[in-house]
Amino acid sequence: MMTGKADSTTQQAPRTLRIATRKSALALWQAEYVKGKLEELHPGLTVELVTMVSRGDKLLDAPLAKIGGKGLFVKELEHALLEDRADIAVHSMKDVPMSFPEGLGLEVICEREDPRDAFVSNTYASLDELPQGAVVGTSSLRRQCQILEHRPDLTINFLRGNVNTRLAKLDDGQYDAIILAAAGLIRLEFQDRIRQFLETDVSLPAGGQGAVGIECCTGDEEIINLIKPLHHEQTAKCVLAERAMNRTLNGGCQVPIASFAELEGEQVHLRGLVGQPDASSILRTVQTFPAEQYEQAGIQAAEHLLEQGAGEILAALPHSTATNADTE
Ligand SMILES: NCc1[nH]cc(CCC(=O)O)c1CC(=O)O
Repeated sequence: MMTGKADSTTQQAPRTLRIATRKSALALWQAEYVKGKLEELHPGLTVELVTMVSRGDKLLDAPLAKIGGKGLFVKELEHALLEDRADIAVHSMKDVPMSFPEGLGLEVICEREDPRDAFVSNTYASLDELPQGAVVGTSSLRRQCQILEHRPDLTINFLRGNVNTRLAKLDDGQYDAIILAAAGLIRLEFQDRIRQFLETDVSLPAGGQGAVGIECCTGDEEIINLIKPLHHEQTAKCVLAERAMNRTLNGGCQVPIASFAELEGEQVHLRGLVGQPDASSILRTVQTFPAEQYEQAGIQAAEHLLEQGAGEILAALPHSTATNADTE
């Protein structure tokens, strides 16, 4: 199998490309999606999945405080790249930490699926139809804060696990409704479980939500050339603006931060939010920049939030280094 450095004596593309992926249904779907696209683009190329159980997966039911460590879901895949057990790693962009180990980078961001949050319930058709005091499941402080702003009477209960587990807990009768990313539900063909798409002015999505990214060795041009056609420039500009905001806020952590960018003609339009988990205070920003200045839009959004006191809100939260992957 030829991977890593190109063999200078031949000009042939590698015949096998290995994708590192977690074993959750959503991770496998995303890896299969990339595999399918690559095989379609490069006839003769064989793509293999290298599956691994991350420490985050093993600890899915443990309280967050006990988990610690940044990007548990991503780390195991990065080890596989660094140890040449895989050529690329496929991630949900929402779960990708802000920095990469030396020698690795995010080379491709694929076209985004529906970025919105989804309301899922076996009884109620929408957030507004929930009765007083109903119980909503989510462990995302971002979702909690926005839901409580809209409906202060609701009770938010802890809900973790992968998409299938969360749906099973809903079906168990533990919640009146749960909130999940529409993208994951659509990909796993649970679209018919979505009772309501929460518009972005009700629930602003997390940075990167709905987009898949590909990480690999930054010097591996052979692999980069193979995967580059999957890059979607419009999605990338938006997701990189969102990530620039989060990075400037130092908010890859378990914090109520939302960031969502859209392209409008030649401009990037970025909305950001930082809130108290109980919705007692919610800060917002809207930035419009020329599309090429997506990074600047993100930095400016963060600075505007910091001017309004975002730093104090974030500093007051219980310290945790968990990323979105653990809680969203
Ligand atoms: N951390 C879990 C996670 N990571 C990405 C998605 C959804 C798919 C996506 O945003 O691409 C989910 C589940 C969810 O939020 O419901």
